[in-house]
Amino acid sequence: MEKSPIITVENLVKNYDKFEAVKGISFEVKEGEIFGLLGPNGAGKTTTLEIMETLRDKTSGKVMIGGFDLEKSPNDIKHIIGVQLQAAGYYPNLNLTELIKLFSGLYGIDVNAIDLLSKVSLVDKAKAKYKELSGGQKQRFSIATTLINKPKIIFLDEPTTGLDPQARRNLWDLILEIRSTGTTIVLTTHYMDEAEVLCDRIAFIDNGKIIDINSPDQFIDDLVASGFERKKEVKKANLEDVFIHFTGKDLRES
Ligand SMILES: Nc1ncnc2c1ncn2[C@@H]1O[C@H](COP(=O)(O)OP(=O)(O)OP(=O)(O)O)[C@@H](O)[C@H]1O
Repeated sequence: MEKSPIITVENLVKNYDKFEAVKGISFEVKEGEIFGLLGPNGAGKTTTLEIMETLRDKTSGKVMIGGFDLEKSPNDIKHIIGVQLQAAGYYPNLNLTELIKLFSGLYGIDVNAIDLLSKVSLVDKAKAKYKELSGGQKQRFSIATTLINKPKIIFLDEPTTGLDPQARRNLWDLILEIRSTGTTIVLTTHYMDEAEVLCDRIAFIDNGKIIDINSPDQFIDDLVASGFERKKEVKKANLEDVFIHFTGKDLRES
């Protein structure tokens, strides 16, 4: 059965003064899928994501999230979405447990911090401060904060940028695990291998416009069917495989 859309974006436009960053894009995100926004730097991905997250005003267009109209009911939308908080919001003197208590207080709910930290394998860092975490741990904590209000949809902006291969794979597992509980995920990434592993469907954006939307498999099959061939025979392994072969799959950050 075709899944129903949980997000509908119609003719979304965002202008920064005279500059048109998003030029009338339309797409749907289906319930329970991982939907990727891919495109070059400056394409308009973060702008689009932040409009859906209610963090940025749109210029025009219609956005419906979980049945709520962004224009009329932004507060209802805030209740059903999970947003990665900016690192600047992580008060330096509080440890991870205290930060979770603080954030859950903002939502007016009571959350078991240890349960939440265990979901992202950070129980042993419960008393550590954010600045004391490695890059991968910071990303995992940031994803944990999106889950505080048990959201239907979470938004992840470049969740694995700057991480080593083990930490990236570990985050992929975490993202797939979150999806397996029924949560819809919208993410941006510059890593095509990541998009191929994680995304059910992808929208390619360039210059503020959507070029095409499809599943990774279908995009690749269509390109091959059009006669495209890689110039060089691809080896059966790449340098990342060598890295993992030498250093194993275990996380190295604790
Ligand atoms: N607050 C702002 N004021 C003016 N222009 C902005 C603002 N935020 C973004 N832009 C511009 O809008 C365009 C789209 O930016 P956006 O951050 O959405 O792109 P992106 O696809 O997320 O890029 P990246 O991959 O580099 O993160 C860029 O040209 C950017 O310079």
